[in-house]
Amino acid sequence: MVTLGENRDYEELLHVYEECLESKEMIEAAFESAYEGIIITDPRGYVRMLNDTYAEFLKVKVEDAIGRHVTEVVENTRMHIVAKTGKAELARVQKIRDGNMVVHRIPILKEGKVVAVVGKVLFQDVRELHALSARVLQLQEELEYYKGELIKHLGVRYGLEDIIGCSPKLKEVKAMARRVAPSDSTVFISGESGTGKELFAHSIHRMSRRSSGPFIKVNCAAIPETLIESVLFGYAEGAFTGAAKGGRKGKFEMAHRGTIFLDEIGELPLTMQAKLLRVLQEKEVEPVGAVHPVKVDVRIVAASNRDLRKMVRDNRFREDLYYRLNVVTLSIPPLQERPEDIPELVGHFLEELGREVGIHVAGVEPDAMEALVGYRWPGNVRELKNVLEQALHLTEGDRIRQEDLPVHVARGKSRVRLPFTLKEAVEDAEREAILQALKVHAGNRERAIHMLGISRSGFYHKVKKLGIDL
Ligand SMILES: Nc1ncnc2c1ncn2[C@@H]1O[C@H](COP(=O)(O)OP(=O)(O)OP(=O)(O)O)[C@@H](O)[C@H]1O
Repeated sequence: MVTLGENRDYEELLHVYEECLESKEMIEAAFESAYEGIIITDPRGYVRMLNDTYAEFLKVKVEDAIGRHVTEVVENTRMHIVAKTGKAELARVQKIRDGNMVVHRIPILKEGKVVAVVGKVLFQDVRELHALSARVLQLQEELEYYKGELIKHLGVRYGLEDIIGCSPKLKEVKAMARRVAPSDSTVFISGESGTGKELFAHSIHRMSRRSSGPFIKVNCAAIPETLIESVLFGYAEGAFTGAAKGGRKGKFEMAHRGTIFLDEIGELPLTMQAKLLRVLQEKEVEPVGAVHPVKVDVRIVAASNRDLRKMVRDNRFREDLYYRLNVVTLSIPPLQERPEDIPELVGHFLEELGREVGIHVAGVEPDAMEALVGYRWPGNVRELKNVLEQALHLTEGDRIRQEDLPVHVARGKSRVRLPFTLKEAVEDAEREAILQALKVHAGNRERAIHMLGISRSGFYHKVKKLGIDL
């Protein structure tokens, strides 16, 4: 007679048995449908399980293999050895039927003792592995290429390490840039033309948490006044005759989740200054002709070589915008104030230019270096780079000589290259004319441009090229 207690035990046993059966079926199904060949032996090396994939590969029947010693079933096997050593052998090459396959041999341990060994065929032919690794290598190369393209597309090319110079003044600015970069604060970079303001703007973006977002540069001086608004804020479809279908995004929208670099911000017309202020306050832009404003998440880095404070006093720059922009200011000292940076910059540029133009020199003669360090550099680092490029083309030996330098740089020194070239004479005359025009009009660029009879962009192009400090 079965008691009530015994009946409950029996039911529980039955339940556990059913669960075990279900698990076993699940494991067997997974085992059979596995893509890789799998074999399991007991601790003595006798085959306990073998899936169809492996059996097919070995050209044996599953039921024939089970119960036999693994050495009789698989060529060059080491499963029985792993059963003894208890040490896994991973990704080993094993020769089977004239092919090299890649296998894992893994001991299953229970309380420190081997209870089974699992063998797994990862690749039925080692060439598959080679093909895979070649593919991974190719993908890695592609990834590197696209990373480079992305960086180019995002517009960031420079980091703090590209800013050469160890003078205390420059080091101080670099330290400041490092400190402000991680925050979202608006940064204003002031400094004469060619001092490296753009390099600092790139570096700040690169060190910020927005570094994987876009970096969009806008040269406020180079955009015709009539286009500035649509360039900065975009326009809606049909906003004006000739407007692109679907409208166009402005630079602010392009810089969403990144940084916008407003270079030469002092050149922004007053009407646009008011609109920019609104963007800074509301964090949204209004595309020309659009019904609704668009939210933008943009960090602003602005730069100018002008004395904005003086412009505020002269009512040519909005005071409220000035204070909004001046949350953090980086002031880059002119090269003249840090002559100790010159030798390092010279070495850096000779190497860089050497690669670019294919003319290599060992260095600079001492008297030429003296001239370079003693020169006033109104065009700052940009001018130094241009002078060195010119000298590289002229030099005959393996060192830049004093006579290879333009006359205005070497001036005052005993040996001057004479006669200097017509191009230099023209540039000297152009420099003189521009400076005169600015002087006559008390620094008012628009009037100077008018007097010179050249275009606005032509003027700025020449100013940059000739190293004129505005
Ligand atoms: N410290 C530096 N180390 C290396 N290169 C520099 C450094 N400073 C400036 N340069 C180089 O000088 C040139 C001018 O620099 P950059 O355009 O950043 O100056 P900028 O102050 O933005 O000029 P601008 O006001 O005319 O736009 C670039 O070729 C830049 O790479």
